[in-house]
Amino acid sequence: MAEKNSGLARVSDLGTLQLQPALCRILDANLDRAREGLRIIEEWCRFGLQSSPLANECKSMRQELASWHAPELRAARNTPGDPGTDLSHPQEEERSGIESLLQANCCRVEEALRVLEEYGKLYHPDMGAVFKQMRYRVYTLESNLMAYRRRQLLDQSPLYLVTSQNDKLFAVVEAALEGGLTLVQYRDKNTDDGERLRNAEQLRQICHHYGALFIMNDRVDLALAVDADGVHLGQQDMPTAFARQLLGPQRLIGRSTTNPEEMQRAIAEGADYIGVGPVYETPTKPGKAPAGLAYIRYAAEHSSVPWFAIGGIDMHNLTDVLDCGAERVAVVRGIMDVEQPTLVTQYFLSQMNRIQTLKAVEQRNVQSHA
Ligand SMILES: Cc1ncc(COP(=O)(O)OP(=O)(O)O)c(N)n1
Ligand SMILES: Cc1nc(C(=O)O)sc1CCOP(=O)(O)O
Ligand SMILES: [Mg+2]
Repeated sequence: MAEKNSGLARVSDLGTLQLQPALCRILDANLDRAREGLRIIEEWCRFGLQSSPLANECKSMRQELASWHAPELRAARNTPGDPGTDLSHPQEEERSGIESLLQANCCRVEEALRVLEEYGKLYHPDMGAVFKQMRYRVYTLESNLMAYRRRQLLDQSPLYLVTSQNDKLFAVVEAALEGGLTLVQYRDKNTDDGERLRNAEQLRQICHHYGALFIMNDRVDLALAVDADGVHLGQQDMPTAFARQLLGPQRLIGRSTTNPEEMQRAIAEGADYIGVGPVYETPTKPGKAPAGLAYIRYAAEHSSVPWFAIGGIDMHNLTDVLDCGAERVAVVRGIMDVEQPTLVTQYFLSQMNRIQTLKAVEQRNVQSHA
């Protein structure tokens, strides 16, 4: 630490000795703030995402911060005399879910590192550059964290609700989320952009409050505007490469497919998931010829990304679709038009869990006899 502390002399050389205790307090407070924020993020990486690389990245930055936390910085601490300890912002008290908790803490760490970068230049010749570099590491961490979380949640979502115009849009979506739904797409073909933006913003907030993913149908611009988790694109919509350029690597892109060629192309172009359908003819998509159960069997054999069977699926034909190998389904009327969306969501999820458990047991039996 002696080497790092040598910069202290520079402060007095500049004739700013009276600043020194304040400078030490600023550095002390922000070294603490950055470490605390990283620790909060690290806990989620470790216990929530179970990602060793992300947890280790947090830990390595915490250790580097600790190496700068010299005794004279700690000694300058004056908590009872600090007017900032009573100050808090209402947003500090509010966390709408894990997403906002992680974002708030990344922001907190980035701010603290910016302070260390600027004030650190008065303390040690290397400190500015070190903390600038660390701030960029945190930006990358934040981006990887969001990408990881979104893909993991997508992977763990067996049921996808695609909305339709409905007087009780928010109430129905919330009821389904109450039933355990973790993936929602806002699909609205008739409303003007102003109302669509307001609806999307509110749905994103509701979904994130329940820890669910929120996807925007068709529109990359609106997805970005409301900070959606991703966008769903059809065959007539924007090419994946353009969407990826606009959305970045951390947001999800879904693509509808109706046949094996479309599936292979969507996967090759980098879709994070695909829609597979329509399984049955459906009034929600009038005039679109059903791809049928044969295409579901094909997807079960060939898709290397998560895929959702869609089109005319309800509680009565669900098991037929699952029997063909589907592990995920997407529905519109099956939840939007029912009397008890919470119960129906629970039914869908329990059926899908049941089939998954049976499949896992069967696979274990096959392996143990092999
Ligand atoms: C999960 C999912 N799969 C397919 C679609 C259909 O998308 P698209 O072909 O673009 O048709 P519209 O939904 O835009 O009418 C989807 N929305 N979601
Ligand atoms: C929006 C949509 N896309 C489809 C596709 O096959 O790409 S089928 C579909 C409508 C699904 O509605 P419901 O669950 O009410 O039948
Ligand atoms: Mg579309």
